[in-house]
Amino acid sequence: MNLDDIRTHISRLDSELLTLLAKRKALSLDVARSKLANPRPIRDQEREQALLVELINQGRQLGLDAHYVTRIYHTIIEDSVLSQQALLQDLLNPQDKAPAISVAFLGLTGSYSNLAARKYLSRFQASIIEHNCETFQQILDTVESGQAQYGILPIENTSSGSINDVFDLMQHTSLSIVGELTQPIEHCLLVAVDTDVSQLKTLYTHPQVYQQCSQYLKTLPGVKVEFCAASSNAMELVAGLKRPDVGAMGSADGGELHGLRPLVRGLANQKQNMTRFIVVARKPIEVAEQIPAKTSFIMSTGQQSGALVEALLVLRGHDITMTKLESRPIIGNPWEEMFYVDVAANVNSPEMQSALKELGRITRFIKVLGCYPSAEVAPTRIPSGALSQAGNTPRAEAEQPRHSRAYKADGSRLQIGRFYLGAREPLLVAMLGAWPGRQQLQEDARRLKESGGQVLAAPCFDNGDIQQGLQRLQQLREVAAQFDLAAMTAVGKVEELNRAAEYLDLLLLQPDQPQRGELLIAAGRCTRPLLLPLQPDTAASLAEADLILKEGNQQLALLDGQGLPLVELLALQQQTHLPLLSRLEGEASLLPELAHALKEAGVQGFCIELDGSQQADTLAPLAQRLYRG
Ligand SMILES: O=C(O)C(=O)C[C@]1(C(=O)O)C=C[C@@H](O)C=C1
Repeated sequence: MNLDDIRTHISRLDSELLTLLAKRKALSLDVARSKLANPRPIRDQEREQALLVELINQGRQLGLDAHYVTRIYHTIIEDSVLSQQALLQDLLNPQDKAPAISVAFLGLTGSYSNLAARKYLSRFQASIIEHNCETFQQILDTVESGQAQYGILPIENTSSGSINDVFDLMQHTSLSIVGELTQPIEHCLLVAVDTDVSQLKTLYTHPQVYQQCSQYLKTLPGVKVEFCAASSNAMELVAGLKRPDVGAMGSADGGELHGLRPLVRGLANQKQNMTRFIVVARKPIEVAEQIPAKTSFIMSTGQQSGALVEALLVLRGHDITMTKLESRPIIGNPWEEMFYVDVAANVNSPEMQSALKELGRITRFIKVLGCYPSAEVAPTRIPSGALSQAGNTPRAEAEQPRHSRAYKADGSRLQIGRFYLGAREPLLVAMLGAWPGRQQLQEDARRLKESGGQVLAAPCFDNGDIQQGLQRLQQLREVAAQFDLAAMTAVGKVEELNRAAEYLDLLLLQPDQPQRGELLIAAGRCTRPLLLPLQPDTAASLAEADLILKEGNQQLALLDGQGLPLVELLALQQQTHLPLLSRLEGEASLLPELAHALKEAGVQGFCIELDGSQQADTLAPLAQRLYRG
């Protein structure tokens, strides 16, 4: 076959794949109708798990790797669940069906809000009438006056945080929240004509975007930044100017609508940048029982001590999970605050009704802002053994050392990315001895994932070059995310620690560094889990642990890198509630048995150093022994 023939073949297969996907989608809508007739929840994770296991096995026989199959399947399931939810909502709220739907949002064509509005309304299969607004207030006015059916408002961003103006406006509107959606944000430098970064003199952008890209902008000291009401205004301006010395910052998709092209991509400080939007309308909607729902409400409690805690205990008492809590000052009343709360519950459920009644009795003000289908479809995982649910019961005896069991009786459990340390299954960390190239890093990540390990560690700062370290952090984080792994690096200086804390899931504190005290204090103030290697003097290490815990960070684990004798390991575990990891070294063929014995002795995680060729033969049998007995 020549190239053209092969491509024809591929195109034919792709079109068959699409036909099959469309058929699958139609079937999943049939499932939704049947679940409406015989009420059952839309999501059935047991069914998903069974399907996934079957597909992974089938895929293996066809030469497809497990990770690839899982990723595709998650995308299909997410679409299936969201389509089923949309269908149920349509059936339950027939007034939403109309040939044309109008929506108000911030900015012009191409703004992130515009892209979010189009994405949200695409499910209605109606034509869209767009109302461009200049302020959030104008969006609310446009919906309140009936000119638009829906308004789209950004409420929080993963890198710049909550959008306070929107919270403040929600206190006073008569509108209801009827939906939410999360939009990935990728800021690019957009230009209208052929040019390069060195020619740029002025950049037009929105203040929020400016804040999210502050690190990149520091690399362009000679470039003047001008603020616009929205990124789409910046794009329109630059498209009109058609000059090589001006650029706009915004999304590539939005820029394309104005004829702009991206000169540099991925400008945001945090690479995983997402904005959550809420959708508001004049009337509240009803959310079908079978759909995971969220309810948003605002409340103000009195100033007496413990008033907020009392209110939150009401939620806990009804087994209602809170997904967001934000406090905002009450205008005109400087000493009181309004709390904005999101919970994972349907407002009509008996638990939520009863919680609201109880809250009504103990708060000064409470108003439900809306109940809407949750847009989060968390991927189903293949069970790797249920996680221990053992609760932690801190005892507030200040004189006890913080690391000790006298201070906290139960073993601590840390969350590392989406994995747990201190749960039933041990954590497996693969540490690369030297920084590999990107391709090798991906290869290592794939191997680790396929063997069942969870954390990929690589030295980002081994040559003292902080700029290069930053690039490595980004690369490590991207590769780890690609393979659904957590990422770790070793840090020896405060600056390294702060940088690594922005990107990675776990930080290893290097021993024997100058200015150790400063490093430990910074570690105690950061919010990432930490791994503290034990020194020959264990008591000195526990004193260091106490220093960290006292500063606030409770996510601390110890690493035995010197092969402590079993009795000492056991004694250590009686002494401290901090989880313990062991570094495995020595004859590769003995490591699985060694790890198994240590696991039996209560060690909760293992670090294994890999260099190139070694890993294929070490990782798989080790993981097999650890996870399959
Ligand atoms: O089988 C079902 O119950 C479905 O709703 C279909 C489906 C799927 O698309 O395969 C979707 C959602 C459920 O969580 C499980 C499976």
